[in-house]
Amino acid sequence: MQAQVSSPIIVALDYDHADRALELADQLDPALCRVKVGKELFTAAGPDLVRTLVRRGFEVFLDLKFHDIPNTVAAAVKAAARLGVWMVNVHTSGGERMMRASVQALREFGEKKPLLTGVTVLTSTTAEELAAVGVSRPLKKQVLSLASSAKNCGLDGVVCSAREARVLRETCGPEFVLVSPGIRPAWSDRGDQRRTLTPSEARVQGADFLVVGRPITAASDPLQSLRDILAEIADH
Ligand SMILES: O=C(O)c1cc(=O)[nH]c(=O)n1[C@@H]1O[C@H](COP(=O)(O)O)[C@@H](O)[C@H]1O
Repeated sequence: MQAQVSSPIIVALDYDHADRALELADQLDPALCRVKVGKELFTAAGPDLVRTLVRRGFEVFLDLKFHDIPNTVAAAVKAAARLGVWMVNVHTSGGERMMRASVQALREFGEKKPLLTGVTVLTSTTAEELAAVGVSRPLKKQVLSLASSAKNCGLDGVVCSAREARVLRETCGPEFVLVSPGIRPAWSDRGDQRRTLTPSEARVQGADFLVVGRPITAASDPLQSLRDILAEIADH
């Protein structure tokens, strides 16, 4: 499915209640950003909230990072497609059989299929933390290997730190969609994120879409923060 919105920003609606998410969505303009529904909001508010956002004109990234046996993930991805979302993701570390099953499951949706992306190494994960869970190769090599695997399986792209965007763009080609969270404008707090870049740096590195949560949702004027980020990108 081709993106209808020219803005690269995806606002992460990380809230514990539908009302709070819709309150923010009311301040946003579907022409200026897409929105992301992740684990917290989906667990609290369910698919009805996703349908409501779609009805209000937002392109929705359903970020549930599926990671399970191939049959279960393929069925979950299909259920996401039925909600009319723009993008859905799985963990690439779920393996190639799981990713291929997900790609296959979306075939029946034809042109209306959501983009399918794979999470590589989370932006909160440091090289030391990766080693601690038994991954001995360097973090960048791990990301490259997982992204290549995602591409071979037919995924549309990956979720990655913008720090790896340049090398992924060179390796995976111009059509491969790169979605980068861990975006921190100079004026914002890092929080639990570790491998961050500013919005303009992320775009320069080649990220197609930037996922931004707290720098917008925790701001006193979220719409102004979104506009500031869009202006920063436009200046580069
Ligand atoms: O898949 C994601 O969206 C994701 C992947 C990743 O590696 N890192 C990451 O932060 N995310 C999500 O992106 C959002 C980032 O939010 P902030 O840190 O508040 O900007 C959160 O909703 C995370 O769940």
